[in-house]
Amino acid sequence: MKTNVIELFKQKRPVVISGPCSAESEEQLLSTAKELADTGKVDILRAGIWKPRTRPGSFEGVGVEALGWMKKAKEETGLPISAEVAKFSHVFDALKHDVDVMWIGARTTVNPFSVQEIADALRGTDATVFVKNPLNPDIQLWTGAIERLQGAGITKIGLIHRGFAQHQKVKYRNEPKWQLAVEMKRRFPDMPMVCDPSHICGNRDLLQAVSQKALDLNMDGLMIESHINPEVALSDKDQQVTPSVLDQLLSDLVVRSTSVEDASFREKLDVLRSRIDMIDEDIMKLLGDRMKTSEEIGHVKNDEGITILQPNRWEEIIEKSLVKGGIHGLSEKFMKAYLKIIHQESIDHQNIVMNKAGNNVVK
Ligand SMILES: C=C(O[C@@H]1C=C(C(=O)O)C=C[C@H]1O)C(=O)O
Repeated sequence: MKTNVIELFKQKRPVVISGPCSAESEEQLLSTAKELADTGKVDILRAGIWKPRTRPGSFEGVGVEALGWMKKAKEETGLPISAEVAKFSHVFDALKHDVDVMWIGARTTVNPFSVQEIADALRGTDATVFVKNPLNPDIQLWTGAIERLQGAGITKIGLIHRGFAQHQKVKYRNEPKWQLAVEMKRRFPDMPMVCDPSHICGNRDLLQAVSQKALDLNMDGLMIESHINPEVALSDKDQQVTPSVLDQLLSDLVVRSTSVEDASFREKLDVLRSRIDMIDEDIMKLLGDRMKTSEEIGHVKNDEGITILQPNRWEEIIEKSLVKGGIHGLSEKFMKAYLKIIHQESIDHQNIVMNKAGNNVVK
């Protein structure tokens, strides 16, 4: 028997998916599953069956035998089960063991050949498949994976934001890109979006804050790794928590309503939103004026045979704008991104001026 997990997402927020990073033994999996079920807060059991590891030689999962343990855990706890699939034979085994949700991992989503192989293996089934973001922040690649599944007739599809690989670990193991996740949700509004704080954080201490942020950004579910004894876990031990720690984490989350229907709240919101609309108008007008002024500078430069790009002037603008932005409560990260895009637009406008005048242009 399979649970319609997509329906579950329509009834509850957040849907909680939890279980060990890897199924290591029958005893480890069943005891973790039972404690998770006893919390009454977990909806779906997860476990890694085949583990795609960065380097060979580390624990690569038990393989198909662990699917038998998962099936047993499902019978004993009543929890639907989920597992990662990365190739044709995984899909075949998962279907055979009544896995309720399969997910495609970040390392697989990056490879259209692998995704297509999985989609072909699923053709003609009513499987539920969640797709993790690819390792690199490429929304087209993530979208392409969804399209391949849809092309194979799969209709029960969900998304998982697990963060993005980076050259240097700063705070997170995998940098969250919330805007990208929000954009993906906009593209596929009917698909549940799950956040995977465990892979974003790589460290259990950050899980609470990231889970809360995910809920505040309207994510529909959380996938959090748990282990009966994380200290002896064979993979990713720093990011796993015991079922009782998970229970506490979930109790401490504030689940805010997404509804804006209450009349007095609606009124307050409308007033503030109309103020935002007016400010946006002003900003656009000012930006338009700025670009027109830049075009005038373009004409002057063209007449004098001067290059568009003026690094010294631009450095001066960055320096003073970062200070002024700070005074107005704007972060350095925002100011840098904003200035970069303004500069590019300004250069584009001057390029057009120079193009029309028939002189050299910069890209
Ligand atoms: C507008 C100019 O051209 C470029 C665009 C700038 C801007 O938009 O502020 C600044 C320096 C130049 O790279 C300029 O030279 O002042």
